[in-house]
Amino acid sequence: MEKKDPQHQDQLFFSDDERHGLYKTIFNRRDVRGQFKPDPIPDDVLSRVLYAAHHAPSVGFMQPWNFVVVRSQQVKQNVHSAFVEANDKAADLFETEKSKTYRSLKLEGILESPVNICITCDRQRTGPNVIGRTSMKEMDLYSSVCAVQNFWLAARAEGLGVGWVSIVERKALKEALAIPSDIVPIAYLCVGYVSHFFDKPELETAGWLKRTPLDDLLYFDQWGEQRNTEEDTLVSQVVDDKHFPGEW
Ligand SMILES: Cc1cc2c(cc1C)N(C[C@H](O)[C@H](O)[C@H](O)COP(=O)(O)O)c1[nH]c(=O)[nH]c(=O)c1N2
Repeated sequence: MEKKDPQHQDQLFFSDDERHGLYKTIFNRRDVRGQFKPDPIPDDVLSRVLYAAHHAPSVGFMQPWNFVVVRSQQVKQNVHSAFVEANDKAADLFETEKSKTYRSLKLEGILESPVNICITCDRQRTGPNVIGRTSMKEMDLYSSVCAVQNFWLAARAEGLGVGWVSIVERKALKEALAIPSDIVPIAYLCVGYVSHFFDKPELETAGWLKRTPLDDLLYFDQWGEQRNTEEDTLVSQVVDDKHFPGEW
């Protein structure tokens, strides 16, 4: 019989406190635009968060990302100008009532946050053939998005706010950061300590959209096949858990 390693169970399962910590991080993460404080981010903190991003899964382990750490006020100013230009155009795309709300929203914290970070994707990083990217070519882009999410969650666990700014033309962003033509900018993130984190998405509070009930999004075996609480115990569990993590 295989000898039981006493540490084995600990490696398989996290303790209740550890699990709580993870869910707390996930459910308390917010997109931050307006509550940044200028306080510098210590190198050891930012280094840990960058390591978390670097340990994201990636297709064929290609690790297609780079992290452009932007601290220069001039570079931030250039990105901000690109945002202002794109944001003006964006507001016109929504019908009159929504356009008014749109213009009242704060959608970036580029200048107020002490550090901005651009996470990129080098689509050629490990050559043309990558394990897992042979059929669906966009998997490398998704890998860099995984790095973004790791970054966002680790930052939250460190008490740092992160705001993703995507209202900027790709060309303008690449110019501002001198990103070569074959590198794709995936996310431009504003990062810093904050005065507070909101408990709900700002767009929800502003009445833009509500969170969709999870059970509306569940299909079984085939696209569009929904089940109700009587038909499937998972559906009733999901409905019961609608306040998760709540007091869990
Ligand atoms: C790919 C992508 C791109 C953007 C965003 C997110 C993601 C995933 N979000 C943040 C977005 O509005 C926010 O995540 C949702 O409103 C949900 O809120 P919480 O992130 O839960 O606070 C975002 N927010 C913003 O103010 N300006 C922006 O340009 C963007 N762009």
